[in-house]
Amino acid sequence: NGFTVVQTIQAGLDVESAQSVSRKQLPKPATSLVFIKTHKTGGTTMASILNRFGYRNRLSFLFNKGDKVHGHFRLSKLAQKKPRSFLPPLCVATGDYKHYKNYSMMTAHLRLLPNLVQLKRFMKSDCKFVSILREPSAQWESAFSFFGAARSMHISKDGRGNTSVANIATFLSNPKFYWNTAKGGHAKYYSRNGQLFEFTEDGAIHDYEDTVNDIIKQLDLHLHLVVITEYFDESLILLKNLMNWSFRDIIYVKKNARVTHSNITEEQREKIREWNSADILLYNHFNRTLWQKIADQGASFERDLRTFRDLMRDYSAECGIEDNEAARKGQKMLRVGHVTSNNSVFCKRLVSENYETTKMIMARQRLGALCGVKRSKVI
Ligand SMILES: Nc1ncnc2c1ncn2[C@@H]1O[C@H](COP(=O)(O)OS(=O)(=O)O)[C@@H](OP(=O)(O)O)[C@H]1O
Repeated sequence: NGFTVVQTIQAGLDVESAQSVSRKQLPKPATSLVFIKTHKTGGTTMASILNRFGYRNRLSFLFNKGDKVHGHFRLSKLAQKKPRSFLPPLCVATGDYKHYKNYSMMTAHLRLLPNLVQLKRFMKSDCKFVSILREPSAQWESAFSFFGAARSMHISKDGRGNTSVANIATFLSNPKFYWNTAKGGHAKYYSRNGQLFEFTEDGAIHDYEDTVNDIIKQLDLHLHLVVITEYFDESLILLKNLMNWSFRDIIYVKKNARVTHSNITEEQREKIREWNSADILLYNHFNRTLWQKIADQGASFERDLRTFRDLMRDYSAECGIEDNEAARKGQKMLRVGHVTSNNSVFCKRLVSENYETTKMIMARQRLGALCGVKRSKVI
């Protein structure tokens, strides 16, 4: 349309600044959010958006101090953790446990229902609860490969990241049998209804329909937004509006995508869906509620989505983002990384891996009460 990249980004920013004029009457951007990160759903892409926002706005994160790279809590329960397992909020001295509260963000792996009470105790009171779900056959295939389920079920010696469709065919010939041979761990938890598992009170793998529907009802009460991976951009517009954030805040680069996937047939996909019937109920429910929320937005929604996608394209060009089939150190599976030809802080943060942002957030909170001291004196 004759616009240069800079002009279109400027146009996008104009939309934002037009918004910020009317924003004077709107509430300030919300800064308090719990993101229940689920596995193999696009959770890392979501966490990278939220962590970037939190880092830029100097927010305090509830992270598990014991996991120095990611801060995940995984299966542990907050009720069994003492505050000394967390990093202090910004500007609170390490060890001043009675002030380990009013955290703004939580973006790590943590199961929701067993931790609701404690989350409410440690997080700010106006905190929004968000999570993410992916079409179950796609999420299952990603998890089966990533966690090396074939090896743990003695199907083959193939380890983590293997995408052999023969392993999946063997598994699907008798799912219950193979699943029961796995002792435990992620390979087991995430190869049957692994998405529901992220939320349940007792950590059991449920598939009785009434029980699943009860759990869904509870989740519906507590979750303000469930992102649907297949409608990631649409979901982000809802997030932006829920939090009163800007378009720029939700710009993202897709993280953790594998270079190769198992080439499963439609018939196999159907079997995977049958095997993951609880996840299907969960996904269908929140896919429906996503579209209800979109309908509630009215005509502005489509306009917002177009603006956002234009901006995404423009930032990608402006940052000179390129795919880079990077084999990560110590990991056998090939995943797509990204590089930028532009040295701006924004572009660099956009392409950086989520754990790098997490590391910066954690390093800042480790300063404890030293937060008031000028950076140059501390570092
Ligand atoms: N925005 C967006 N849209 C669609 N799909 C996306 C997106 N972001 C990540 N992905 C896909 O999600 C898979 C990685 O999920 P996670 O980041 O949750 O994995 S992890 O649990 O943190 O290891 C991984 O799936 P597979 O490639 O099938 O393994 C990614 O490709």
